[in-house]
Amino acid sequence: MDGEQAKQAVRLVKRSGMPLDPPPDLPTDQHIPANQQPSIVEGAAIAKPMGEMTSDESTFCGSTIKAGKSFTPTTYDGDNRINLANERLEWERQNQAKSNSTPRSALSARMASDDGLSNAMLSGTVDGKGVDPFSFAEDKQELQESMKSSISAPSTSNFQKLINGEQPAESSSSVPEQAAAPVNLDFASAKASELIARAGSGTAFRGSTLGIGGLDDVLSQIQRRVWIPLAAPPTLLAELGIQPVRGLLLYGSPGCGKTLLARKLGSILSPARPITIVSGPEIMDKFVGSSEKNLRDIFDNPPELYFEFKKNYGDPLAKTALHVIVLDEFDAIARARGGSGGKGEQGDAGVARDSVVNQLLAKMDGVDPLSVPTLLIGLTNKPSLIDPALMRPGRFEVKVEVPKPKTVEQRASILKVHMYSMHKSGRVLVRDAPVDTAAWRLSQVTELSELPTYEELVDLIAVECDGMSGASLAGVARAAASRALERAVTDFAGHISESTSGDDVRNTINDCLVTQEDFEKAIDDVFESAKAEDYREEEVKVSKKPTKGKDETTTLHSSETLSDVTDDMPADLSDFSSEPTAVKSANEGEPRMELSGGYADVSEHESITEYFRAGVEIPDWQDRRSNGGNLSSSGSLRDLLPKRRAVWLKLDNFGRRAEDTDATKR
Ligand SMILES: Nc1ncnc2c1ncn2[C@@H]1O[C@H](COP(=O)(O)OP(=O)(O)OP(=O)(O)O)[C@@H](O)[C@H]1O
Repeated sequence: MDGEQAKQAVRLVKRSGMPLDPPPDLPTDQHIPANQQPSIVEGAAIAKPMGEMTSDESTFCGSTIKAGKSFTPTTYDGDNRINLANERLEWERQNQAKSNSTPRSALSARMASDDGLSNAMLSGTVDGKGVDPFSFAEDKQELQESMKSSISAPSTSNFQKLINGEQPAESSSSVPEQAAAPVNLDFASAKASELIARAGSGTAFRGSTLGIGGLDDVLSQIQRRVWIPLAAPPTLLAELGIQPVRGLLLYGSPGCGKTLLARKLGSILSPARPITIVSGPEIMDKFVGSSEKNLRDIFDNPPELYFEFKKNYGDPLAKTALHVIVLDEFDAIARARGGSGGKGEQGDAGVARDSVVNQLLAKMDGVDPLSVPTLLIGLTNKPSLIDPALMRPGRFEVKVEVPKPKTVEQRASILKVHMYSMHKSGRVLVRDAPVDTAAWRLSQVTELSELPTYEELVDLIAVECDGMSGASLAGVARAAASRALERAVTDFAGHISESTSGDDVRNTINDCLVTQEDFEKAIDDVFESAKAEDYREEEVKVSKKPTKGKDETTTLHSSETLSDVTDDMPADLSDFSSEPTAVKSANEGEPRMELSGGYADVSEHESITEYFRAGVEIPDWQDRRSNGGNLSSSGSLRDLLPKRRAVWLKLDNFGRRAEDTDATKR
């Protein structure tokens, strides 16, 4: 057989599929005269297993042939060659028929089918290259054993390491990950949780890693209650008899980072497939039954796995990898059902909404089985409006408040997220700017010892921004940068129009540095815009003004301490539907009090946020207090205030900033 024929025979073997038993040895001594036996043909009849072959070897008919050495039995008998070829073809046919009728291994079964999925799995397994037939001559059990070890669930000790933030030990299997094709859903779900465990291990849940400031407590709650069960090996969960949570509700006032947090969580909890983010109103449709259908579609059509996971693990992982659905403005679809007359307060619209809630309940309960494991993350400013049935354990079991930053430290960490880039590139004028940046170069030619360091500057801004949400703090960083940019661009345009030298133009760009003054002005801008927003709200409110009471806001001034006021207030505030909140200022421990609450008779459609923003005038407040009276003795607060209005009380004993804060609150 010459070289070409040998290659052809190899091709034939390949094309025929996977022989499951080692082929019969070539009767070399029968077919090839002894004096023509090639010396390099080694007698080993058993092919080397896949992976052991070196690049300069190839196998044919059970013998190893070394590259570079001649294999040219030019003179042996032609009849024998034909017999040999026929014998070989017959053997292959038999094996092919056998393997097609009773697949003896998962891989052989896959080879027989021609669907895209099998090909994807196969290409993931063998990298789309030719298949060496003899490498499959292992029986099913052997093959499964090797797969099992390569995609084994994280061991309990590895899992513990992941929780402790340590790097887990790599799988001990010598089979590379790419060579592992999960054939069994149990293995695939172990793989899915292993991927989640890896994605959330180490520092993944730190705010500094995620680019989220001031929410470390929130993150560690979520890590403990949501991530740990999802990352745990399924067998361990089964032994403990628990299931991962199906729903997480993030609630809190606007702009505090709920959406940001949900997106970042999605990347940890769903490393293998993209998350679905949908806003509540997008689901609602005017046609009967359409909203429910929209909701079902979201559950039933999870996005495909990312390419590399699809390629490597295919369908089994697609069935077991978590699908994370983020429902923004969740209250739009999950409002409490029922109400007066069975139609709620919104007539037919209320009935339609009820039906969406029912659909959601059905999906979460598994009445309507889900195609893949699903985690819902609901985001809302108004948790009180959500149907209680959705909130019970087993549905939105984990509820976490995403609060406004309360301390200077929390605000500083949010500011650092938004100032990171400008500081790193040396665009913030501070004493300790990174070397070789615009700010650093300026420091080489000018005395900058008066300037704060970066940390000092961030702290200064954080103190000044008392009361701001994360979104407002991001706004401060943006507004400061645009002030610096405005200066630079105006200069730049001036130089261009005067057609001065290139150096001048370059300098104006270099001069684009954000200063402490820019930040201070930016803080004022943000407070101002909050006032403007409030003004618009006031205008709107005038049109739906209630029948009695004035629609004004009074900031109450007092030198009382926190406890002086709280002693007076509970009697009145107990009438309120929402919990009064008291926030002590972090500003050098100065006492400051904010109390807020709402009347119980506020309609469910009025948002609590709007409600709190409404202001009232409390007549003769100072007089009442200085005359020794307090609110409870001088009449109920409820009697004093216009009906269905909120109260916003503030003790102002730390000057300008408190007034500004007040403006943003309203
Ligand atoms: N804790 C935070 N850390 C860093 N940035 C934040 C934080 N909170 C808010 N931001 C900034 O504010 C922007 C708006 O926040 P986000 O949309 O997440 O708020 P939200 O709570 O979802 O608001 P809403 O309830 O109005 O939808 C974010 O894109 C981010 O730039």
